[in-house]
Amino acid sequence: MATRVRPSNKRCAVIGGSGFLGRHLVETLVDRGYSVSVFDIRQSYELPGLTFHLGDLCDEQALLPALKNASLVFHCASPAPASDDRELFERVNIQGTRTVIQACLEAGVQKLVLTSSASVVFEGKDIKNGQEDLPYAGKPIDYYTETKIEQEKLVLQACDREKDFLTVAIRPHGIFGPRDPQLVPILVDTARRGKMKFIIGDGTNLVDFTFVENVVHGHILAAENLRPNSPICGKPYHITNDEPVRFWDFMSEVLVALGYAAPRFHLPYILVYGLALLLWLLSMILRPVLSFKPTFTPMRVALAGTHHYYSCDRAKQDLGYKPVVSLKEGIQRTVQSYPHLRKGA
Ligand SMILES: NC(=O)c1ccc[n+]([C@@H]2O[C@H](COP(=O)([O-])OP(=O)(O)OC[C@H]3O[C@@H](n4cnc5c(N)ncnc54)[C@H](O)[C@@H]3O)[C@@H](O)[C@H]2O)c1
Ligand SMILES: CC(C)=CCC[C@@H](C)[C@H]1CC[C@H]2C3=C(CC[C@]12C)[C@@]1(C)CC[C@H](O)[C@@H](C(=O)O)[C@@H]1CC3
Repeated sequence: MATRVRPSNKRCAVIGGSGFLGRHLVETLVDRGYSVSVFDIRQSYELPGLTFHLGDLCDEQALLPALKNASLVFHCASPAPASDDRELFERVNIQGTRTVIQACLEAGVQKLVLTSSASVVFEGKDIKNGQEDLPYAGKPIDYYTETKIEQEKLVLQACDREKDFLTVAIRPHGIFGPRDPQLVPILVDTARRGKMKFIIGDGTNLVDFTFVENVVHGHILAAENLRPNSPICGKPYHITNDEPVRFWDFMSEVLVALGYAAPRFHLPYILVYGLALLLWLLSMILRPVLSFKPTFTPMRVALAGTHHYYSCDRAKQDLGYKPVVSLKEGIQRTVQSYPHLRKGA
């Protein structure tokens, strides 16, 4: 009779390990002596000793070899929010997450750490020092958020001590850092097209931007604290830099450091939001004949013009979390990592 090998607790798999956050997570895990296998639809780099498994997470048979002998799985794969493709989000974030849970149970994985998002409670209205007990957004601002909510519920509800399967969700917000494909590149592209002259609203709205290494730190703490008797089982945790900053100060600091002018002229929030909504509706109606992607989507305008910052007190208390890189240092390291995005480069 075959005996079931107990997976080593230093052996883990990272689903989405080729992505921005995933790769930072993989690199830190390897540094800390974990043996890591990466699962993704693409391979974006190589590291000695790292095994890559290429496949779609919606395919359980493709996933199983990557989870073999792993006691811990990080799930940080998702289609990019900018794709705004409802069918894709539902397939990957909802159906695919069901498949991930199923594959974990089949492979004997004991812990699953999901990368969720603080946006699961954001409806486009101010959130100041939001705690984890805020209700999920009743009217999510886009399909990405809508499916992140369902994904988080699936993972947290799957937590089952009897089955020796423990889950936890990390909710980061506004991740930035070297190799980020989203925040700084979109910002610079907007500036290069001369569209970063305006401040939406009065410019005093506070938000969280979180340096990627702090997000990685939060994930690893969650994994290492996930035990049958721990209070973190089946719960979500905000992970932030714990330094809310004015949205427009953060944008200006990054732009100026890269040689671009900071936005100066104010536009009323409600006007820009209304225009963004109109443009988005137009792009939907014209989709069959004309494809265009507005820069200022209703989601981006809402994020740029409202307060949205979150308390990470629960993570401090239950996980012993404390940011390891300050906002100032994070911005410096990020800007230095993008020489090709400097003005004139
Ligand atoms: N970037 C942020 O500001 C932010 C903030 C909060 C939460 N998150 C969450 O963090 C996670 C990582 O985000 P990121 O910014 O690193 O994104 P990313 O796009 O850089 O990485 C996502 C990875 O998932 C992979 N992937 C997508 N669909 C897949 C599929 N069907 N099968 C296998 N792999 C697939 C992609 O190839 C990519 O490598 C996501 O779950 C995202 O929702 C991101
Ligand atoms: C106004 C404008 C065009 C600014 C350019 C920067 C934005 C592209 C950028 C500012 C805030 C960012 C953000 C996300 C995407 C990029 C921004 C809109 C997320 C929506 C990405 C997905 C995450 O889950 C969200 C989160 O909860 O952290 C991000 C929120 C901030």
